[in-house]
Amino acid sequence: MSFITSSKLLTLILVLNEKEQKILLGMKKRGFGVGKINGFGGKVEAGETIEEGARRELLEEAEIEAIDMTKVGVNMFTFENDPVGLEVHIYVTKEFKGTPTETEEMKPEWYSYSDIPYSQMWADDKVWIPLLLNNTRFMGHYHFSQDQATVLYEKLNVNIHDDDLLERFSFEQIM
Ligand SMILES: COc1nc(N)nc2c1ncn2[C@H]1C[C@H](O)[C@@H](COP(=O)(O)OP(=O)(O)OP(=O)(O)O)O1
Repeated sequence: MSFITSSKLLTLILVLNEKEQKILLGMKKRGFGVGKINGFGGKVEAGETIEEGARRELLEEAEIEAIDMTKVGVNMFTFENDPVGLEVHIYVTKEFKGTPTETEEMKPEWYSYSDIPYSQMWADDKVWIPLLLNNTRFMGHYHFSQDQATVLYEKLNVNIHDDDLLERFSFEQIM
């Protein structure tokens, strides 16, 4: 089965307050995924590493500066009748400087781990966010229907070793 011919490189950052068992999410105010609640992130720009891109997006979208940043997973998102996939590298931040602030792109809000608003999020999130909260490393592929709501196909690998969280998702992994 062939899904895509190329992919864009993006990041997604989940900020956790482990002591209070809370996760910082934001309502996306514009662009792709508008109206959905998600972590913070976006496209990696030319000349920056994936982690630098993640740090920049967190600052731009929530006005906070990550102190720690740990890569916990990589997801490939593909869409029916779209040859371009989204390769999203996922990070967790537990310490940061600044106060989460609403920006032009995102409206941040803390949610209890037990009250994550999955019904207002992308359909894949309910699969891998619990893994992330459980410190489990993962690599997944989710193929969405054109309505961007239904997952037509999914493949998930868990307990990925840190060294094996590849810098780039290998195309062979989704073919
Ligand atoms: C399809 O499933 C997805 N699920 C989740 N949880 N997150 C996703 C999915 N698809 C994309 N994303 C994430 C990846 C990025 O963090 C954002 C999209 O970023 P965007 O396209 O808005 O990138 P920017 O560089 O911020 O865009 P601007 O050009 O508007 O600045 O969603």
